[in-house]
Amino acid sequence: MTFIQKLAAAWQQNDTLLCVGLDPDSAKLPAPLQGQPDGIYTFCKAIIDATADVVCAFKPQIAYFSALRAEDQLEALCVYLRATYPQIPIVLDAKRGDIGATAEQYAREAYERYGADAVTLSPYMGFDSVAPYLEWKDRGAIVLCRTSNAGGSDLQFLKVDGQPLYQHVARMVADKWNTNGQCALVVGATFPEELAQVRAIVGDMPLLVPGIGAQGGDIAATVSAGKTANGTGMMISSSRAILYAAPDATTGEDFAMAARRVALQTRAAINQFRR
Ligand SMILES: O=c1ccn([C@@H]2O[C@H](COP(=O)(O)O)[C@@H](O)[C@H]2O)c(=O)[nH]1
Repeated sequence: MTFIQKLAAAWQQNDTLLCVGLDPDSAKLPAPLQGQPDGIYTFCKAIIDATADVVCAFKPQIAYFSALRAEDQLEALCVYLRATYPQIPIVLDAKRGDIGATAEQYAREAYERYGADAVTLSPYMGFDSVAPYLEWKDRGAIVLCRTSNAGGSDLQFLKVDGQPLYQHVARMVADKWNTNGQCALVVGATFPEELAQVRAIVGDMPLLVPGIGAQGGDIAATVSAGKTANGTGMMISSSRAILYAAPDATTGEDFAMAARRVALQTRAAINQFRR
């Protein structure tokens, strides 16, 4: 099954567009897990088990693991995810971008080492920096288009031939790079107008949409702007608002159940505007 097929099946099976981001911050882990050699794994596994029936994807952000020298725990989590929830795609948020020879190694890291179904990529170095990922025909390549941060406008809004750069990226990925139907784009929930513009350009291409929750993106505006005709088409991602939903996560008080509660609420809020 390809990444896109797996994603489409997860949208249906769990009736959801919600993606839970796995961004384990050592300072915010429940007190009993802080300083434990496998604390990050234990925390993320509990979040995964509590939300797996509510999500269409899990999105580990690699920096939160590598900064803590915890790549081994990310590897173990990916093994656990593939064995226990093989129907849920793993989106490795790594935002890679480099020359082809190096990109080949990054692709192996994402798809072979971590067994990710898809990886996030920067388009800045052009097609030959993305091509090595596209060689992995059953995997996804999710290209940054209109990111959720305010500073994304510095470059993404620059006018090129009268159009903002992010629209050129959307058109280039849809028309030229997506020959095997394995591409997706990142568009922030913090910019619903641009989300609607991108949706108009790329048809039904899946969009990874971070920016709800801690970044304050509006769910109604996001879903209305980004949904496809059949009410799918997005992985709407939330990390901190779900991971640290417990009133005081450092107490260790039922953090996984709090995460489930907020994930269920977020799925319901999204689903209200899908149909
Ligand atoms: O444009 C982008 C691209 C990626 N991200 C990543 O998504 C999550 C957001 O976390 P929250 O806690 O839900 O704000 C994080 O891993 C970012 O690196 C993004 O925010 N915006």
